Amino acid sequence: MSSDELSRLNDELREKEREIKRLKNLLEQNHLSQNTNQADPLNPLSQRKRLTNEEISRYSRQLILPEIGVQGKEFIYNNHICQLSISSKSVLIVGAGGLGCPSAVYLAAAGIGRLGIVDYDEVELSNLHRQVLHSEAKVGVTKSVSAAEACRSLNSKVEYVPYHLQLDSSNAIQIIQEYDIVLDASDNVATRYLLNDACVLTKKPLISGSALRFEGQLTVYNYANGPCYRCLFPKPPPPETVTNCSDGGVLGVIPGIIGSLQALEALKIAAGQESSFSGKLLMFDGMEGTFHKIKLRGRQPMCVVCGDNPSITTLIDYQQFCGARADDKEKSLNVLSPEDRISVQEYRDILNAKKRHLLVDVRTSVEMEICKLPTSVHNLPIADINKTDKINELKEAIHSVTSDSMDKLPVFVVCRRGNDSQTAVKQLRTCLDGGRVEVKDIRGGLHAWAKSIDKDFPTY
Ligand SMILES: Nc1ncnc2c1ncn2[C@@H]1O[C@H](COP(=O)(O)OP(=O)(O)OP(=O)(O)O)[C@@H](O)[C@H]1O
Ligand SMILES: [Zn+2]
Repeated sequence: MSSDELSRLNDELREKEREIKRLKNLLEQNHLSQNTNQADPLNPLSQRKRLTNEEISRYSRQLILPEIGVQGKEFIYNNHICQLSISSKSVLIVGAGGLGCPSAVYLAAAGIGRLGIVDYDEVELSNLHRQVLHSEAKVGVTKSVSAAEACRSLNSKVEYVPYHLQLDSSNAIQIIQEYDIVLDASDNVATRYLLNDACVLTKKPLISGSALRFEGQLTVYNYANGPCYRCLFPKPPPPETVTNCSDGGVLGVIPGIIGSLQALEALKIAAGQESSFSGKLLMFDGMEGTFHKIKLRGRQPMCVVCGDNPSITTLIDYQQFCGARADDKEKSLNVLSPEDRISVQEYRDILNAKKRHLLVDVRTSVEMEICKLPTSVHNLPIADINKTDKINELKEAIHSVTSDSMDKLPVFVVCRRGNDSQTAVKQLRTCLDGGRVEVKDIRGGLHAWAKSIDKDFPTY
């Protein structure tokens, strides 16, 4: 067989594999959504009086725990109080990502009655290092379905309700009111406020987790007369001060630990026990190997949502309130005029024609190690853009390229996605000599380069 024929067959195979994945996805979604039309109310969970022999065997190692047996408050049936209360409770997990995967798997394994899993996104390869319920075969599959399916293969006795949607003001109350406990495993501030207000309005405990880099945090809001998120943070942080995993990075095991702790709190609450984190914040530093638990201020009578005279009695527009989107999809900044930017195709042509220029990469040095364009790259991280010594280094680099030439030196600025590079162009124009250099942004950055010019160029 000729190499052309082989490559044609390989292409065909890949195309068929994609189609199979798409069909599987559709089938799974259909299968898991049976009787769970998102608009229809869910059937109440049955209040079980005893466990089957199979359940006694499956849950035996947690059934024999005397602490839970003695202190369980709600159900007192033989010595199975904990398990029966757990299996009669429902938990809604918002986000099937780094926190949602470990929490879902432990809640499913422990035999929670019903597990709702909300996520609008699909599985990506870059999720797999921490979103451990998903697998290579699930790349491209909706996360809520993938997570529910993985949990189902672990414990088919649990009822799973995947919601492939973005939780927002139009649907949050309707969905949340069907559950006993809510877990915030999302990754953005707008969703945090939405969940907080919806949980206060529907009187549900909210187990909130977060993880970034080597650190994680955990607390429980709106439970046992403790504070809500707004009691502590009445105002959202300025959007530019918020970093997510996609920009800041995270070691997978950190959300693994925090997500597991969220599941533990959910099980304690489901079993009618107290939570260890109402009005308390757990701070975990994975690098130092330390856990600190600090006391938070209590519920605020003046709180606008859980206070004595609340002004928020229905959900609001949280994206507007936070000045930030409720997802972490690539945001495209557009602060330069078209003539101040060039496309990746234009830059490729400049390279091919070997035109004199300087390429400035404004990513961090760690990112530079992952990948970079090989052409005369000068590294000036965006965080250093105002530092005099760094600007002087750039001026020297410009000088070494311009030498005696009278023409203006084209300086092109690149970053990962084409946002920081625009900010950098604006800044550099204020401190470089406009008579000697012409600074422009490469539109869409290295992502655009990988997409349109070099399919072998890595993206991260
Ligand atoms: N309002 C929302 N409704 C539904 N799902 C949400 C909402 N907000 C966030 N999520 C989901 O929460 C999950 C959070 O997961 P995680 O923090 O691990 O980030 P990610 O978006 O998957 O990864 P990365 O930032 O690396 O691309 C994501 O899967 C995201 O789609
Ligand atoms: Zn409050």
